[in-house]
Amino acid sequence: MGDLPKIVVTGASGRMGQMLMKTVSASDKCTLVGAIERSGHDWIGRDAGLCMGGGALGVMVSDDALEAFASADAVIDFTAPSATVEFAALAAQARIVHVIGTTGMDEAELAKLTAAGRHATIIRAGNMSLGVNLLTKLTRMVAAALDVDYDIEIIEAHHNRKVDAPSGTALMLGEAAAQGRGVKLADVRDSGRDGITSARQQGDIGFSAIRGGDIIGEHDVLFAGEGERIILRHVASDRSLFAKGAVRAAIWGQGRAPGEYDMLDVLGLAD
Ligand SMILES: NC(=O)c1ccc[n+]([C@@H]2O[C@H](COP(=O)([O-])OP(=O)(O)OC[C@H]3O[C@@H](n4cnc5c(N)ncnc54)[C@H](O)[C@@H]3O)[C@@H](O)[C@H]2O)c1
Ligand SMILES: O=C(O)C1=N[C@H](C(=O)O)CCC1
Repeated sequence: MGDLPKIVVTGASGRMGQMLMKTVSASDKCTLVGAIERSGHDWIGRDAGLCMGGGALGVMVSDDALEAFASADAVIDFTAPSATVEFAALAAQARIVHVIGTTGMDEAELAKLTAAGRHATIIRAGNMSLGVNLLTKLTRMVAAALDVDYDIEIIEAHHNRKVDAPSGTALMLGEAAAQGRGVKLADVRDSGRDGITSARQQGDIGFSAIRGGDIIGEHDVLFAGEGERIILRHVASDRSLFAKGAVRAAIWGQGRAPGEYDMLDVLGLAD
């Protein structure tokens, strides 16, 4: 028990935070030592397990990330972009592994993560599931095999509380399709069509986002040609999928050199 990687979960009360705390607590390969929420949250100072409506876990929810990180080996962070940037600086200071599931980060925020990656081992992915990471490989392969007569469209659906679009997963799939085509996603990305948009530009990669109910996460990569369509699809039916991937990443990161990694590295699927 004493030698198991010690894990802190940020965003403890969130959909993913709760799933992560349950997954870490149930694992015999790591141990939960901290739970962080934003200042003023009503879970602060209370036992994380009791807050979730279960038995006590012996871990008090705190808003002092620096103190929690100081006695941990890894932090698993599914929160919000501004919070993740702050946690990255603190994780680098504490020299611990930072597993990042947060999506919706802009270029400036990503640059701050790169800076933190000089001192910390950062593992970041818009989707931590094995299935989606495999789908990125398939997407790249199909995009490379087909010419631009096949229009690529990425359609994603999520619950009605999601705040960012396109989803982190959709962007991963878009990057993979662009790589397959040998182009930069930024040059061909077409998202948020509305009104008189003019006809589709050949070679563009389109994004459409559906938001509703309790959809956990669904992604289609559509290759639409003349007379045929190819659809690659992933459907998540349980959030534990993402949590298990994140815990695997936190354990994989132990003893790794500082730098930025992704789930393909963790899963042994990187080129
Ligand atoms: N990479 C993946 O596999 C994956 C899977 C699911 C969700 N996500 C992403 O994870 C993020 C969280 O998703 P969610 O559905 O759990 O959202 P959520 O809104 O349920 O939870 C976010 C939590 O973060 C907390 N938080 C915000 N700022 C904070 C701060 N400064 N300090 C501490 N806690 C803070 C909030 O209070 C909240 O409890 C989103 O960006 C989502 O897209 C990624
Ligand atoms: O619920 C969410 O939010 C999810 N976010 C990730 C994304 O943006 O792709 C992964 C799926 C669930």
